Amino acid sequence: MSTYSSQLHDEQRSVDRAYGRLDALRTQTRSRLDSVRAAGSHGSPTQRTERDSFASLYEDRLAQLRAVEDRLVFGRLDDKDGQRRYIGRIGLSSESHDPILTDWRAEAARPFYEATPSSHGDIVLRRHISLSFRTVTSIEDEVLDLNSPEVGQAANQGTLAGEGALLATLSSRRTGRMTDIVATIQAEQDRIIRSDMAHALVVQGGPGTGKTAVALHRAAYLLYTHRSTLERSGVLVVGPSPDFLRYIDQVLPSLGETGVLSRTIADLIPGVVAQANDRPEVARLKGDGRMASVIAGAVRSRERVPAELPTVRIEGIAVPMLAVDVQQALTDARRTRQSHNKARETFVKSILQTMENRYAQSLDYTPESDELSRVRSLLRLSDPVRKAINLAWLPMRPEWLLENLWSRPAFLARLAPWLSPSQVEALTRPKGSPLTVSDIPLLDEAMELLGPDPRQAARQAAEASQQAEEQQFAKDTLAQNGIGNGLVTSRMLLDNINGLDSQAAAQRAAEDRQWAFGHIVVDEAQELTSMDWRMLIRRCPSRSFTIVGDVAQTSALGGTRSWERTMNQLFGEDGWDLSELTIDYRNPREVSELAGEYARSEGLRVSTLKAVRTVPDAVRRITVTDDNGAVEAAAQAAAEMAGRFIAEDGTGRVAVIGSQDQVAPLKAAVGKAYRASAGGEAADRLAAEDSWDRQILVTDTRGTKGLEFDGVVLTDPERIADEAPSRLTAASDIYVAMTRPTQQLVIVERKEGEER
Ligand SMILES: Nc1ncnc2c1ncn2[C@@H]1O[C@H](COP(=O)(O)OP(=O)(O)OP(=O)(O)O)[C@@H](O)[C@H]1O
Repeated sequence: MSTYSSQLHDEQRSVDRAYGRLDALRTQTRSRLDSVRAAGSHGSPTQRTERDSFASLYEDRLAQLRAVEDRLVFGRLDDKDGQRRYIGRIGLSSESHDPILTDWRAEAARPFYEATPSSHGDIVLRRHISLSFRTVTSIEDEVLDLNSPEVGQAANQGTLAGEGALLATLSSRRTGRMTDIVATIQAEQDRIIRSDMAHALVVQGGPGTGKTAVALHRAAYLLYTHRSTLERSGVLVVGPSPDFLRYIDQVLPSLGETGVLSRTIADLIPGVVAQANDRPEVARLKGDGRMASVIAGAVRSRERVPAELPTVRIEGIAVPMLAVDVQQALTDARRTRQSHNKARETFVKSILQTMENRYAQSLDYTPESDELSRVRSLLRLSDPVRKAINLAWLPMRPEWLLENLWSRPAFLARLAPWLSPSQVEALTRPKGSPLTVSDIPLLDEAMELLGPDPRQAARQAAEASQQAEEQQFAKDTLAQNGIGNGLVTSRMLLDNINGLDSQAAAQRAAEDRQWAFGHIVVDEAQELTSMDWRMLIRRCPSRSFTIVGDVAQTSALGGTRSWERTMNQLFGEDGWDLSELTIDYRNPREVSELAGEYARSEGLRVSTLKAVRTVPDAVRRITVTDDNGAVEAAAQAAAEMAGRFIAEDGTGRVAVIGSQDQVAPLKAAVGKAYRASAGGEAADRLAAEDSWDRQILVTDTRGTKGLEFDGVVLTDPERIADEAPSRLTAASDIYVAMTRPTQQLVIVERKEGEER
């Protein structure tokens, strides 16, 4: 056996040991789950609740143990004393507590990602282990201590290599789902992943630098290191679109973390669905931070002294509602600093009390309490009084408030004097129009100021008291039973009973608009408007954020083109840190450089990037003379690329990106060209794929944000630019489109009078 094969053989034994332990833990958990389930519904309610909690804990644990199957072990660290430490997806130890595998997030695993020949502590060698299913297929060593005897050994064994594991991953065909990068996290990425949670952290990086990957691994790392806090409060991941969230949704589970909630801005309010998008200019206006005062003004406009006030006759006595009394009641209510709907209770109480006093003052005797309470009831039931109270302090639903704002231009203009008449007109829409994505943060603002409607508040109070009872019950159960068996701690059981484990927390957070998350990860953060940020900050009072984005890729007119300006406003100058990623892992060097040059020439602020790979013929240009020619050429190029990159096993992705108005003709032409080149069967198979999982995706630039493909056909960039609302946005959109491919970019350009 060659030395390399004997090394493979040795590593196989270690890998088998780790999988053996994983299997044993699965069997153990499975049998505990079975025995809990076998007990069925017998026993006292206490025993049943306890059993249910154990069952769901074992189910969660089993799901976690299953999720880490793929590439369970991927690394090894050797120190100068000859000690070896295997690095993997989770931590494992033997029954006698000997370490088998170190969790990649543990401090002891840090050198696997960060050690360099100039700074390696007592680690002398780092080994990358590649697996196919459970079989070791290759090993690669990086010797960190050049003076160590292992240099020679590694060279002799043929395992001395540099970036093989990384390059192999980067060149692999895309599947439409992002995978974790746990085996190949690079040092600059690792430092960000492991950085402190206290501050808001902004990660700026050009396309393909791994911002999304880093943000997700950081979420997993924070959950590991701050489990007790974050599991209860939850982690929220905010992404730009449902397609994007689907693209990343396997990453955290593959790292053993299933309890993270992911949402777009549009679906952050439980039970509210935005059905439309505003035009870019309207979205910008709605995202303007000054809209917060507009909403506050709209609420405030319903707290006023009505022009006409009633005088009612109670038991023959005229009782007036005076302006001065209403004014006093308004002051009393506002002084409570409660939300509008809640503070209304104080307003009503105050004005009725004053009217009752006015009644009593007009008598020539001191009334009994019976008489006064009758008067109060009569006042409360009086139609004119009720009407005046509503005019003075109207209870409101937030949807109504927004509808009212957009359907009454004069009202809007009064509340937002900074809007020009044409802007007011652009914002105006008839009552009954569908809610838009840009309405959501404004609706959230209104919800915050208005508070829940009183009936909903009463329901919540009832639920809270029930939860308190259950908590006590759980504590009693634990005290009586002295639980703890290695797999499940008493803390976990208590949390589970109270719905505080990570999955339950995520579920409850999803249903509760006022949930305070322990940490929020924001991807494509450059797209968020001031109003979006206000909504997110309300959801994380501790301001613990990981914010990743690229100010050169901003499409939204109201988005960010300078982190400094936006972040200083949100967190204060000392409240946030900036880190930068500089290596492009996605694009071939030729594509990365071309895109960078283009972006710079258009005046975008691009990060300096270094791409790690070169791919021959990574850029191809096709010139055509008219629109039809562009569509046809793009379709041919896409069909040709599909032949090279698309496999029947579902791997391989090609995107055809064009202007919005060309998407439909492009779809038809691509379908036809692919049928002609690959045959009816292949074309039918592709046509049957779910819309979000298409192997050949035809879309506009926005539809590819954050995603990547093996090949990209960029169709008629000039036409894409013509559609954009501003020159800078056009440049960003084209820059985004150019930087999607991992293998090849084809640009179809239209030039009058030129043929291809
Ligand atoms: N250390 C790494 N090891 C392996 N693959 C990596 C690594 N870092 C990044 N990648 C891969 O590079 C690609 C780009 O990463 P990612 O999508 O996170 O970049 P991004 O900075 O968010 O890009 P964009 O700005 O275009 O959204 C992904 O396929 C990712 O898995």
